[in-house]
Amino acid sequence: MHFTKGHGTGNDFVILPDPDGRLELTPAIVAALCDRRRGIGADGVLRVVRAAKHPDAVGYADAAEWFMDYWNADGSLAEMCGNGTRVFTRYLTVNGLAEPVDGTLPLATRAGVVQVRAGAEEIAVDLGAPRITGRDVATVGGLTLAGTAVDCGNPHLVCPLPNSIELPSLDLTKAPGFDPAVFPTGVNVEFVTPAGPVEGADLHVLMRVHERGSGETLSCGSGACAVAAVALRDAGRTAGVVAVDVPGGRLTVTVDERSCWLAGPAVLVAHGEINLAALAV
Ligand SMILES: N[C@@H](CCC[C@H](N)C(=O)O)C(=O)O
Repeated sequence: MHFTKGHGTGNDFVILPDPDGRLELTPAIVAALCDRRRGIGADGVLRVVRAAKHPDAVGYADAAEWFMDYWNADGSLAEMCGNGTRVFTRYLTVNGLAEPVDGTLPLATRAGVVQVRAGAEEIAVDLGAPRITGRDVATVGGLTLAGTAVDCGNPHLVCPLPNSIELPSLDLTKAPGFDPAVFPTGVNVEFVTPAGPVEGADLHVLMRVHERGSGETLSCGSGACAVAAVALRDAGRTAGVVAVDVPGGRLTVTVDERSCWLAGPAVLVAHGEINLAALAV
């Protein structure tokens, strides 16, 4: 099976081309592919399939040719992956599978159709305006932190840290606790601190994330959008540009009442053949 490896600010993916939806992808195969010792290693898998050929996307086939079939490293499915959409688009354009029209390209995801803009360095995606849905607390290493629940197509809990706690000190080797009644399908938890001014941005924050189904990752695009929405709200704004620094680099999020553009690098680093039968499934 042919594969490509790519990442967006260190959030890395195995990309599997399957245009006609013939591959029998299972949670066990995905988890084995993402295994960093016995497989290729990644935070998730992006299967590249025509929307018309996948049951979860056939309803979008009139609006988008390609469906990002996203899987977390543990083999679970997720509705959205912001960095995934950007890396997926890099794969489509590099391989001549899609051409933006008037600068934008529609892409089907489980959370609906998103619009992507592809540049030579950066790729930006509009995930739509994040919806702030309520509050919850996260528990991490004996700390209880208040947070804001945000829907970016997938669920997030954004926890600003009190001044007394330093971002690097958090132990994210274990999943933070949360209320399953608030997040019945699990949640991605972001921890945030403010940072100094950055040219071109209204706000600047530092973020770490523990992703549902993947553990701590170097970056989460939808998480950056959730964090930007909360940072703007807390600053009394409904729109603006937020620079979100994650362990893997910088994402720039531009929010208004209707849209949330997530921009950053998207890089393909390797391609090759994987013997699926040899994986530890
Ligand atoms: N890293 C992604 C989010 C991937 C899905 C997430 N783990 C979930 O289960 O919702 C991003 O860049 O948005």
